Amino acid sequence: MCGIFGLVSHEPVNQLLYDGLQMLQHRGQDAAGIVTASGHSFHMHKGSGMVRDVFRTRNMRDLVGNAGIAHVRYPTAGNSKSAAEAQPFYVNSPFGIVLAHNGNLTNTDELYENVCYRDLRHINTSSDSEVLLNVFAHELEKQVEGSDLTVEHIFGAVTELQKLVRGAYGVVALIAGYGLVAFRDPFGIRPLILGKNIDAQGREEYAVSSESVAFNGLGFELWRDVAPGEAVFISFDGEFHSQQCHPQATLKPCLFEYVYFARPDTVMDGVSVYQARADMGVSLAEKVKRELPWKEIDVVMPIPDTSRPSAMELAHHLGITYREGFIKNRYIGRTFIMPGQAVRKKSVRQKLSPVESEFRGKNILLVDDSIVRGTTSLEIVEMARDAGAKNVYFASAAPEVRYPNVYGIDMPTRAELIATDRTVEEIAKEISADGVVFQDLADLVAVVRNLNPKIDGFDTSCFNGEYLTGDVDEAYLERLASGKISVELLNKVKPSLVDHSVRIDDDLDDDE
Ligand SMILES: O=P(O)(O)OC[C@H]1O[C@H](OP(=O)(O)OP(=O)(O)O)[C@H](O)[C@@H]1O
Ligand SMILES: NC(=O)CC[C@H](N)C(=O)O
Ligand SMILES: [Mg+2]
Repeated sequence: MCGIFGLVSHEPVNQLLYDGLQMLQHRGQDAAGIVTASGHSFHMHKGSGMVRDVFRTRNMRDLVGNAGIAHVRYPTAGNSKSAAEAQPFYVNSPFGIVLAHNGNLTNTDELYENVCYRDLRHINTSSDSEVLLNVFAHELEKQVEGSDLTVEHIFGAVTELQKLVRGAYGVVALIAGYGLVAFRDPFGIRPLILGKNIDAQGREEYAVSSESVAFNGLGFELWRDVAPGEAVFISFDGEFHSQQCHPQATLKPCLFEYVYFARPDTVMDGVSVYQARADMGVSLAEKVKRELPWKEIDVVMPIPDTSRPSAMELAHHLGITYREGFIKNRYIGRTFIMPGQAVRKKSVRQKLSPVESEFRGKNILLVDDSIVRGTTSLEIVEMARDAGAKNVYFASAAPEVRYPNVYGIDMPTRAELIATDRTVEEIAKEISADGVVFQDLADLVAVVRNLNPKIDGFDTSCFNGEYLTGDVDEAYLERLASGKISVELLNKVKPSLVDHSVRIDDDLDDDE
């Protein structure tokens, strides 16, 4: 789940973009990038790693200009290790355009075919986001047809793009010399939020972000969500325009954002993530009452970080003592979004360590926000037992994750999910817990919807296999599982283009 951020200000934005990205770091730890705009020029720096590692002072100095966009990457398509797939991406026609994308497209190969062979545009990586940028550029070119660029052209291009592109996308882009464009897919699967600020001279400044938390500390106020299917354009002199670009847009955000991805201090689509997680704890407590010997439980413990609000409210609701038995190493990132199972497994032990006295001789109920591959739960139950716990129960604030995610979460195969072909009892056995309870999907949906009844529904695909975009069938999932989707993409590139490809990541440096 990547994080995207954009700003149009009247002062230099480099430091603000950096600070905003730091606030979105939990959405992507693999790569980061910033592009600023001054006059008709872009200034870009991007590379692999965490925000603090990618940007040096000298890079920051080069990022001049009063507007810019930024990205942190959690790869879901293309090559996860390639620094060339760090975002934003750049094209030079019909205008200089840079784009940053959160989400994942489901018809990338079809779009790729058209972009390369019909529209004669070059795609240099296997990233779906680079394809998306080229679709946007091509549609913009068709709208403009050699005349001066207008707001109508931009909204026209997004309207046409939405007819062609399937999948999940929250986007921020800059058009050199003109302004910042942001748009969201017609279901609003990925979040996109607008912030506003009035500067010391009384002028309006705008921010666009995956999460409202990025506005905190930057002096911006949460203004509103970009609606599903909507596009906004903010000119570099600060004029704001917006238009609904999809006739059947409906708000069905990803439920997993509320479970795990977003920070608790974010409000997205009108729902406080913290409140949602706290309420998940209350409904989960009811299920614990029905299915576990809860009166024998001595202590409820969260698995830091994300499960904290749920665990706390669950404990409160059951009247059981809440204790923090696992201490999180603050220098280790999120394990679920790390690339590769070996590093994830190793990192759980580095990240969480038990306070032994909290476990000895006690019946413990561990609470996590979700059990996906089981990497965390497997290690944690063992650690609790080693620390002397009597019985160890486990409660998950999310239901069993049984289906791949194709909209921006890296869960491409059923084989890697612990709930695949296992009953709840078998999952308990697998993680050596004395009992496991999962939240019911209907309860999870009710909890989040209660906080904003205007939400039409949710993307619940990883829980029930219902894919909103209607184009994901068994054959698609099989191709995804075998890794063929991006391989096929690469194989289509003409050999001559591969051999002579000109990388756009020239400014990536690994020195100093
Ligand atoms: O079953 P798994 O495959 O292990 O995935 C689920 C776990 O991964 C996440 O934690 P993570 O360490 O990523 O981040 P957190 O500190 O925000 O909880 C999530 O909160 C669960 O603890
Ligand atoms: N998680 C995301 O939003 C990923 C964006 C894009 N699909 C990439 O892999 O870079
Ligand atoms: Mg966790």
